[in-house]
Amino acid sequence: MLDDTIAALSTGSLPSGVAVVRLSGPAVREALLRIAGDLPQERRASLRRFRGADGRLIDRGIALFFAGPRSVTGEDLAEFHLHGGRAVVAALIEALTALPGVRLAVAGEFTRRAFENGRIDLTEAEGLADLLAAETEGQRRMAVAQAGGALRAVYEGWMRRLTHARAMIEASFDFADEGDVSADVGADVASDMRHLADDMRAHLAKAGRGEILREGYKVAIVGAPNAGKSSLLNALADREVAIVTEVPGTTRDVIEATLDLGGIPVRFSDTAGIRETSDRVEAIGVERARAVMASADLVLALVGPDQAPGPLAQLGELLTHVKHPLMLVGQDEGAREASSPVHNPARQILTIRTKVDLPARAAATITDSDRDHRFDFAISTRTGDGLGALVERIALMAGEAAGDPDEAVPVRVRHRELVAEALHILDRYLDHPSIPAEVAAETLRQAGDRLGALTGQVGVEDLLDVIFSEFCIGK
Ligand SMILES: Nc1nc2c(c(=O)[nH]1)N(C=O)[C@@H](CNc1ccc(C(=O)N[C@@H](CCC(=O)O)C(=O)O)cc1)CN2
Ligand SMILES: Nc1nc2c(ncn2[C@@H]2O[C@H](COP(=O)(O)OP(=O)(O)OP(=O)(O)O)[C@@H](O)[C@H]2O)c(=O)[nH]1
Ligand SMILES: [Mg+2]
Repeated sequence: MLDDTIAALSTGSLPSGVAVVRLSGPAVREALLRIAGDLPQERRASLRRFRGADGRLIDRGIALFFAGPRSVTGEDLAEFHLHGGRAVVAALIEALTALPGVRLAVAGEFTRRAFENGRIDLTEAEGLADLLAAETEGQRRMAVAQAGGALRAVYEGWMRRLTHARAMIEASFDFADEGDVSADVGADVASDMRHLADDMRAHLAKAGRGEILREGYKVAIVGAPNAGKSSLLNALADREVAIVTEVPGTTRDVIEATLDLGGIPVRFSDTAGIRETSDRVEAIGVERARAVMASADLVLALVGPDQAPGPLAQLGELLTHVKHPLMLVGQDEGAREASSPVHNPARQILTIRTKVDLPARAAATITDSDRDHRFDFAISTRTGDGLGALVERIALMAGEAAGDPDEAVPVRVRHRELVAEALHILDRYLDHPSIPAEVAAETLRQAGDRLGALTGQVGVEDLLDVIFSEFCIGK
């Protein structure tokens, strides 16, 4: 596969001012000779006439030659910077792929070669994917640090400590008669491994932050029908994302809008008003509303002027104290267990009185405790009252949940799971101080393997296709 030379447009959609076509692999020098007329000086922008097989001019552009291994992919690499017209790019790609051994690249293939050639590890490749996908400043900062090796440094540091510990144990059992680790070595190693386990635990404790920054801070907008949920979403997004009518039960599907709040992507989900309903479609919407609520980082519980906050106060209680937070709308326990989505333990809730431009009208069901309910916010989407303060608070909460984007934390579920596995194995060693030296060394090797899977050194073949297919063609 690395024998092939791969070609692709590496810049965005055409037409564009300038387009960059990259070529990587063993046929690069030959291709430059044929198409640019000579082999340009390494790493110097050189103006050339690009010609097709028939000698006809394709375009005049800049050619760049990077001799392997000093290139992004680690192999010979050429760049053709040409005018960004569709036919111009098509003609060049046609001319390149007509050359022997040259074919179109698949998505992520340039980056995959950089990985296969040891230029980058798997966490750096993931960082690059995130850098290309970054839409907010926080996401960019986290991704550029990871692409530059911030996570790799952490995991390789841990691997070195494990390897060192193993070497100490193995050296001691090579020379000891009884095959036990000598007391001194055992104590030193165990103490360092205890520190390592603490470092891993501290790292894992920050896992949610990286995931929030990468995937967005999730805010569920919930409440009874007609509370003003869709109006709030539209006001936040500053466009008509969701349908708003005076008819209770208007929204059935989950409708999303993402806002960049202080560099953190905040994903708002408008949901169906929660009520008992015999309408099949609406019932599905209510079920989805519950699912969104259960996995949200923050729940905005909306109450209209003619609605009772009672059930929402109850909702707050349930969300903060009960393991299964979906008791609010009476439902069969077993059925709920089965369909219950992932419960987010860090979830927070804000209660919001809506439509404050209207006078409060006592609902029939209103009780004294309802009247005493203190809302976190009071808003009107009609006048804009309270919206600024609400957004400010949400931005603050999202910022706290996402943490410092420059800190190396687990960013993907994959990182969290593999670190947790490594830690679990390490704990097995720490919990059994008197295990035979061979077993101790083997246990530490297994922990190291989990970290090796993180950086891509160990058994991740099946994973590679998944990770590299995240990229676009040309990267
Ligand atoms: N035109 C262009 N711009 C680009 C890229 C590219 O491929 N082409 N990049 C694509 O991602 C990024 C830059 N990344 C790069 C990373 C390493 C090397 C490189 O030649 N590395 C060699 C030499 C290092 C040196 O001498 O300083 C090496 O690592 O050995 C080039 C680009 C962003 N801008
Ligand atoms: N006066 C006033 N009316 C509002 C305000 N917000 C929403 N409304 C009105 O209240 C009605 C219901 O608003 P929606 O945003 O559709 O309510 P919802 O909670 O999404 O309702 P469902 O989707 O049915 O659950 C509409 O007629 C809105 O125009 C407000 O701040 N002031
Ligand atoms: Mg609605």
